[in-house]
Amino acid sequence: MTHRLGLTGSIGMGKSTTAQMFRDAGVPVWDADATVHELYEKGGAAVAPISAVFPVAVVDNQVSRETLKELINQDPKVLLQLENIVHPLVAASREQFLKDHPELLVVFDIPLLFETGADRWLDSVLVVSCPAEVQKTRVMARAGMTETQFETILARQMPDAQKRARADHIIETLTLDGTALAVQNLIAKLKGPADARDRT
Ligand SMILES: CC(C)(COP(=O)(O)OP(=O)(O)OC[C@H]1O[C@@H](n2cnc3c(N)ncnc32)[C@H](O)[C@@H]1O)[C@@H](O)C(=O)NCCC(=O)NCCS
Ligand SMILES: Nc1ncnc2c1ncn2[C@@H]1O[C@H](COP(=O)(O)OP(=O)(O)OP(=O)(O)O)[C@@H](O)[C@H]1O
Repeated sequence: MTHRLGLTGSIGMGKSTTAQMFRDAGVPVWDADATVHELYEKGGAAVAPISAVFPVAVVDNQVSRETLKELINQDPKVLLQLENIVHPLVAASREQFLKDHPELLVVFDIPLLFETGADRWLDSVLVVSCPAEVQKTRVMARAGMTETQFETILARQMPDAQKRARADHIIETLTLDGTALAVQNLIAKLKGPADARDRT
């Protein structure tokens, strides 16, 4: 039976880095943000439905995130309309991933895991976390990031403390070595001793 492990955490807390450590250990990882990027690209499944509602946001047959952000800034309801289009398409991609990966353990990297209720269909949830000042330093180091944009994104996401309270597993992402060890230990815990489980 496949263990469906959710991976989430607020912006800049180490989801992508930790997800890569699972991939490096041979664990299949499904990435929600990457899926949305595919859905928005030329020929992506979200292009037509978004074009039908927000024609200005589709240029050269692909979705413009910048235009979407402008529309959202003008009217916050736009984000809900966008999510109602995108989330079912994201769910379809996730179901296909599960069919394609009958392994003992698979990881679902979902920034909005709790916000979208994904914990209902997951077996357990890993939250990556770090102190707020470390998070801010990391995010503000990104090209083009502004304090306002950082605060806006944070305001849209469930607070870190609430995510930690709902977590089955927590990994502090303060050092790469420490996180890598914690990932290895969690894989062993969820898959069981390699010799016992790999025989199935
Ligand atoms: C709002 C959009 C256009 C902003 O795009 P942009 O490239 O500037 O930001 P990006 O997608 O990288 O998101 C930046 C940060 O905000 C988070 N975030 C993304 N969507 C949302 C959302 N709907 N609510 C709260 N946080 C979000 C991301 O996880 C990330 O931490 C884009 O995030 C989007 O299309 N969101 C709607 C689809 C969605 O809900 N995606 C998440 C699926 S789990
Ligand atoms: N375990 C760790 N130890 C030290 N630095 C880390 C660790 N994990 C992540 N970082 C650093 O923190 C920054 C953000 O990491 P990452 O992109 O993985 O976060 P994220 O949660 O995926 O961010 P976003 O929500 O924006 O996608 C990167 O610069 C990365 O190098």
